[in-house]
Amino acid sequence: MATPINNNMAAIKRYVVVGGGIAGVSCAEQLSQMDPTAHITLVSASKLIKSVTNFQKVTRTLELFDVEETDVSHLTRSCSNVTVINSHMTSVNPDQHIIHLHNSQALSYHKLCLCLGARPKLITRDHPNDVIGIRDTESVGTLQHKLSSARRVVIVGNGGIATELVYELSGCTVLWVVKDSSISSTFFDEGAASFFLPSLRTQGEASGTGGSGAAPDETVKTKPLKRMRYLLDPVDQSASGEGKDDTSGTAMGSALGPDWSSGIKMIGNNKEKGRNVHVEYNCEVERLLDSQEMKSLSLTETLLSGTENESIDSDKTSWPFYVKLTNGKVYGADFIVSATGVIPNTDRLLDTIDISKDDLGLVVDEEMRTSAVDVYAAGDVCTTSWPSVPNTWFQMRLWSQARQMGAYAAKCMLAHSGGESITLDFCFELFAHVTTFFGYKVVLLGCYNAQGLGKDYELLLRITNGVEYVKVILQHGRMVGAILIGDTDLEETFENLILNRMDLTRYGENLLDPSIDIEDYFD
Ligand SMILES: Cc1cc2nc3c(=O)[nH]c(=O)nc-3n(C[C@H](O)[C@H](O)[C@H](O)COP(=O)(O)OP(=O)(O)OC[C@H]3O[C@@H](n4cnc5c(N)ncnc54)[C@H](O)[C@@H]3O)c2cc1C
Ligand SMILES: NC(=O)C1=CN([C@@H]2O[C@H](COP(=O)(O)OP(=O)(O)OC[C@H]3O[C@@H](n4cnc5c(N)ncnc54)[C@H](O)[C@@H]3O)[C@@H](O)[C@H]2O)C=CC1
Repeated sequence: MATPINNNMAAIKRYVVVGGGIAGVSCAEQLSQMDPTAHITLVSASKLIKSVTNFQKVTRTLELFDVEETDVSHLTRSCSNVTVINSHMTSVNPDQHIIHLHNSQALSYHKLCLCLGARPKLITRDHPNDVIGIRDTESVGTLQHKLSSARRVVIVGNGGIATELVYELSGCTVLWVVKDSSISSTFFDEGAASFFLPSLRTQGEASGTGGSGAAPDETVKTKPLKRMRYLLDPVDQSASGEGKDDTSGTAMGSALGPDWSSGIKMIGNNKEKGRNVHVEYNCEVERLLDSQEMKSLSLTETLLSGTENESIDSDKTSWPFYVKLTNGKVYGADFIVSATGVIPNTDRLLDTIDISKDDLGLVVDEEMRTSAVDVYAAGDVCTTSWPSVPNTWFQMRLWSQARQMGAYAAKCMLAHSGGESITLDFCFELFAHVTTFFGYKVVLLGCYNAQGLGKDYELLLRITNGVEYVKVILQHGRMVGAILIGDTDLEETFENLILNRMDLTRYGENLLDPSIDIEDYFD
């Protein structure tokens, strides 16, 4: 029988936020700032929570900040009306306005915000020792431990985590398995991807088969960028294991974020070896084989020894297991990192709240409301359902969006408590992301890859190998998206041009002429 722990609070507005990641913490902080009299409870399955420090606006929509992983006292000191319960929510009863916690406690709410995050969507859960995902501090500890004795690591996936890992790993051979014909396809088309290929080879050899983007011959030394600081507490099994759901594995710690890999050693068993990446394009992992299965197959393994391919017959090395790719090749490996996207942590809510059929997130409207009355959601757990007009914002499961959604959900909860509605926050007008890939600053604005534009667009390009890559997407003479790689200093001007929807037809290619100071041009 559940024990309600706050029935005497009926008169006070009680806001409950579940999840100690950036969405949950931003939501609790915003509620506290806007209503210092409110009673706010943050339920966090992990003892460590995220906090944002040194926040700075780069432009109207681009944000830079440091992220720290701290204990809960950091939040309760700065927000005196926030109480933190270190527990695991087991279910929600929207009819009774109650959530149930681990060990049979129940907590009532007037308004609830679910910020449960997501977990890695692994290529298989059948081989937990061989196939790992990266999400939280604990999973990075596992990666480091496995790496220390690894000769060869397979990285599957072509998005953010894979792109960061292939650049950071050294001391072993990395086999990068991508579904596409170019690298980092979540963020870049083939042109932009080929700008990065020399960086992949900077510290060692990189080879590739099956891709369309041939690596340029020159090896360019990349200019290291001032990186954002990200502080990780030392891996604490007891902290990140708190509240772990053994049956579904849904409750990991909070997700890592900007610059998570900086300062973390990711070195394989050969400390002398630099970066050594081999890319297999246009394929996926078909199956994993153990050494017995391998022996019984008359397959050919491609060895990653320099640029030569040798047959398995001459390979006397034995591996813990082998991966068979859909292109027929088989490689031995020590372990696999499955960097293949995320699944929102909605398993326990399937019966009570509407879930997106596409990505299993909690569907939210433009005031962050789910289908259940007084239940809101923010961050990686949610799927936005509002139409984006003009069509230059879209959801991506990113730190910046989790922070913005958490804070905006708080504003919506307070407005609705007062019987008011609220207009969609400005930050959802333009997709804007700043990050670092291969040592370069990367700014993505609007429909940076011409998403949703069909064939009805034009591209302008400016490329200086090893220095910068600028791509602008124009539709009917108006800028609708841009990719800025390197220190281009164009982000503010381009953001304004996209937001203002100015007709740029008469400027033609001069828009990207490096001899023209574009900011003056539009003053
Ligand atoms: C390796 C890595 C690198 C990344 N790098 C970047 C980057 O450079 N830039 C960027 O913008 N984004 C990056 N991201 C994405 C970004 O970190 C996430 O989008 C963001 O952190 C999501 O925040 P969240 O609060 O929604 O979810 P989470 O951080 O996952 O937090 C969810 C919280 O809910 C808790 N929880 C879950 N279920 C329950 C329950 N039943 N009861 C109680 N608590 C529960 C969890 O323990 C966790 O504390 C990265 C992600 C990863 C994994
Ligand atoms: N710098 C940044 O902005 C970073 C952002 N992140 C975020 O963290 C989250 C997790 O990152 P990722 O796991 O990299 O997700 P992702 O969504 O960025 O990329 C997933 C990739 O895996 C591929 N994929 C999916 N299923 C596959 C399969 N079965 N076989 C082969 N490939 C498959 C997809 O095509 C896609 O390229 C994302 O939300 C991402 O945006 C992560 C790291 C860095």
